[in-house]
Amino acid sequence: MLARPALYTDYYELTMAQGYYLAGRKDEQACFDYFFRDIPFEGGYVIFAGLSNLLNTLEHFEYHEDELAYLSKEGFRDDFLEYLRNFKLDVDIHAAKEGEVIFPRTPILRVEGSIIETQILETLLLNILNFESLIATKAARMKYAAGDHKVLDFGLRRAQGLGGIQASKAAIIGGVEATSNVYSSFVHNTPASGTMAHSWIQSFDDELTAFRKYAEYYPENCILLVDTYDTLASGVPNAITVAKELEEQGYKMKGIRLDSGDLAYFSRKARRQLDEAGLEYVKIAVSNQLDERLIKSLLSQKAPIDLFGVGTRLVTGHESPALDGVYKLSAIEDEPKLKISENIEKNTLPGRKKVLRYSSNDGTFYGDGILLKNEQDADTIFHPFYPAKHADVTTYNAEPLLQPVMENGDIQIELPSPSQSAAYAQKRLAKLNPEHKRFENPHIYKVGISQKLMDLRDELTKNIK
Ligand SMILES: Nc1ncnc2c1ncn2[C@@H]1O[C@H](COP(=O)(O)OP(=O)(O)OP(=O)(O)O)[C@@H](O)[C@H]1O
Ligand SMILES: O=P(O)(O)OC[C@H]1O[C@H](OP(=O)(O)OP(=O)(O)O)[C@H](O)[C@@H]1O
Ligand SMILES: O=C(O)c1cccnc1
Repeated sequence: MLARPALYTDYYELTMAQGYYLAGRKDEQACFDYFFRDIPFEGGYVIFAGLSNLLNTLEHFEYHEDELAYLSKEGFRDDFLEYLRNFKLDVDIHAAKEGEVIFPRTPILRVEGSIIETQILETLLLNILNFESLIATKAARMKYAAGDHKVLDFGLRRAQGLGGIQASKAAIIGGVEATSNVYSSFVHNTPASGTMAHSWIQSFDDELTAFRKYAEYYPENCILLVDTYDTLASGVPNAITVAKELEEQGYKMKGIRLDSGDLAYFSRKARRQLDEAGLEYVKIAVSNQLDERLIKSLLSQKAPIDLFGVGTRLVTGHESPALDGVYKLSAIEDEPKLKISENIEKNTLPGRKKVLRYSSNDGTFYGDGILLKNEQDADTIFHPFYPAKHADVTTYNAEPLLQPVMENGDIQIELPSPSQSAAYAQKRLAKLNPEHKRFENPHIYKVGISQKLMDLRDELTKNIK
């Protein structure tokens, strides 16, 4: 969590905030929605992450004297700065649970409060939710490809600066079992894990001595990196020697790691050598620029791999560097607000809204409905832009997706730990049909709007035009 988040924002949030103040509008009530439009990685879903971080950060949101002095230097007015000096966020937030499986256009978080406070937290909110959700989604894809095999995060060294701290936590929410990132493990209380680097082996005169020393200090947690010199002629045979020595001392070596070459070929050969030595229990870990597609490919090649270490492509959200989540004004006081775009798909949905998730009796997700907040339920949901496409939802069970998480600036829920959010994400993903989870051309999940919301939007659009 950022200790002093108030200036972690874009300049225009502050100029607008001062503008509302000067216009005498500071107590006007506003409502903003958070949602995204495009699913990253050409995927079929996103995992919602960052909520705990956001709520914690907002609860400690205040302006310090040195920050006010900086704003004064930047030309902000004394009366506005005096207002900020006593500023405390007093907002109400409704949101989906951290770990929820979410889809484009669904407003999965709603902020209500004064126009100044709802505006001023835009950038901070987007920064946290967009990044953590992106990485949680990437991790979920990797875990989906790996199935029952474990995935470890090795990404910190190639992460985008300090973003690595959040990335490793979000990766846990998405389904990665542990991280090599000690700082993230410390601050987020997530499992830490790891093997050894080539430098350990290079630093000794020979590989066997390097393995023996490591095993001596870490007999219960020994994964030996076998590809420094010659994987099959030296690395694996030396690892077998050390595993046998550990057996004599009553220990079971955990595994070996392969970090180069054809990982299917080497894992098969290594497995055979280990098995022939009676070391069926020794696991095989692999790493080297892996992602969900390579994990899937290796498993479909029947590579006998137990554990995947993934770094760069996980923590950088490889191939989709950002989630395009946005924060859009939907009401001022009781007046619904709309934004019209040249691109019809960018028109926003007006008014205070709620989200219902429709599921079959067996629990499988069918689609999401976006309704006006005061509507009870809807019989039909309409495609937001092509209303000829609609679906009858009367036979499905409707579950409200948003819950109150902050009231008058105070957190209303017990914040889930990353592992609790991870368990929730897996539970929810299990209810999502496989066709939405496949990597190639995933089936598009239904997200529709109610008749009343559509009428309101169309009416407002007509009036504006
Ligand atoms: N059987 C396989 N099927 C598909 N991809 C694989 C397979 N084995 C390895 N890969 C992937 O192919 C890439 C290998 O790249 P490259 O040949 O440059 O690495 P390398 O053999 O490890 O070389 P270096 O010694 O420079 O690390 C990695 O991303 C690796 O994960
Ligand atoms: O490939 P990634 O998915 O990013 O996974 C992390 C990589 O980082 C390490 O290599 P590095 O060369 O930094 O250090 P090493 O000497 O320990 O191999 C490790 O061996 C992996 O190959
Ligand atoms: O523990 C490991 O094996 C590890 C950690 C960071 C990067 N690569 C590998």
